[in-house]
Amino acid sequence: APTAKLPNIKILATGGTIAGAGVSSTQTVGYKAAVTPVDALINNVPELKKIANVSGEQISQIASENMTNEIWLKLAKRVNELLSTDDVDGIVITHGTDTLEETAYFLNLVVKSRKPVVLVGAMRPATSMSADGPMNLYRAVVLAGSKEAIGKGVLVMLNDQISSARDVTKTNTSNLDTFRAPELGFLGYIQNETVSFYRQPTRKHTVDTEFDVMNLTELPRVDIVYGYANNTRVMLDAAVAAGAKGIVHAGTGNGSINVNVKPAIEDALKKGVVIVRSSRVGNGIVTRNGEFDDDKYNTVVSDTLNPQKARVLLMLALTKTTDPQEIQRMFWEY
Ligand SMILES: NC(=O)C[C@H](N)C(=O)O
Repeated sequence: APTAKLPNIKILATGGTIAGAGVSSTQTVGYKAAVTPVDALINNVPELKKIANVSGEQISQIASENMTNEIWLKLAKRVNELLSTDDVDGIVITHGTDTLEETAYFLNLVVKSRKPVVLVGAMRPATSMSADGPMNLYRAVVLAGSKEAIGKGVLVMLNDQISSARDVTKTNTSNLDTFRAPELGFLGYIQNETVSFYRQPTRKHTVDTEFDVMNLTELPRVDIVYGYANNTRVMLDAAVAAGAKGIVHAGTGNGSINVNVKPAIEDALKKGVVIVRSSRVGNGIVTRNGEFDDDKYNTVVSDTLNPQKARVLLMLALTKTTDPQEIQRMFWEY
């Protein structure tokens, strides 16, 4: 029977390497992701029973490079449903690491609760020597059951490091120490069962956002177009032709745009496509009216959001408005 004092934590599983399996104990890359079901993940860490009343639910079973808007909506709705009851104190979401930061930021904008929501993954499959999944899962449950995590927005926990969904990104293809918010930093650490926070998000999240996905069945199409030397307008035109309602331009440097791409941006804007200027650099603010006259063109800058997170916010923004000024306001707020 559940112990009254322990927090009730729901584990929602989506797949990823944390549920992956290799062919040998030394295989740490090239294994198969998303094979172990959620109950087996939980049973594999019997220590969980000492810190929480845990139960699992399988939302999807995919490698996270295959994440979709549909799964995001299903996941967000389920998180909101569960957190609205008194039976659930916090949620842990097991997820592949490739798009974990995108799912985390999406939930950060649409979860309507102050209760902890923690995304966790692994870089090594459970079959590997020194697998990181079991300890990451344990620490994620510690965090989701902690008072310290309440009201901090959606959190990411791998490698004993706590990060904010907004700022964290995957920085190494295969190392355990991959989730970082370069320059802005971690929110805190976990040692044993002790959660220590040193900072908190300053941007609006969860209960303070204007986004509501509960009645949505789909999200507007937003594509990302990359900036590089010798660029042409071909990729941006292709996104418009495919029906994108918004395009994030992953610009060079401070969001600069190649001279050959600018006419394609103007044509897209005339068709009502919303253009957000982000940067491929990975750190720093994209300056409004800096490398590009945003006031003249009615383009939007991504602030410090990387292209894949700017895409998440732009999709949600487009569920409310197509007004570039309103959308710019959202990019300053979230
Ligand atoms: N480490 C991982 O989880 C990588 C895997 N490709 C995924 O994102 O599902």
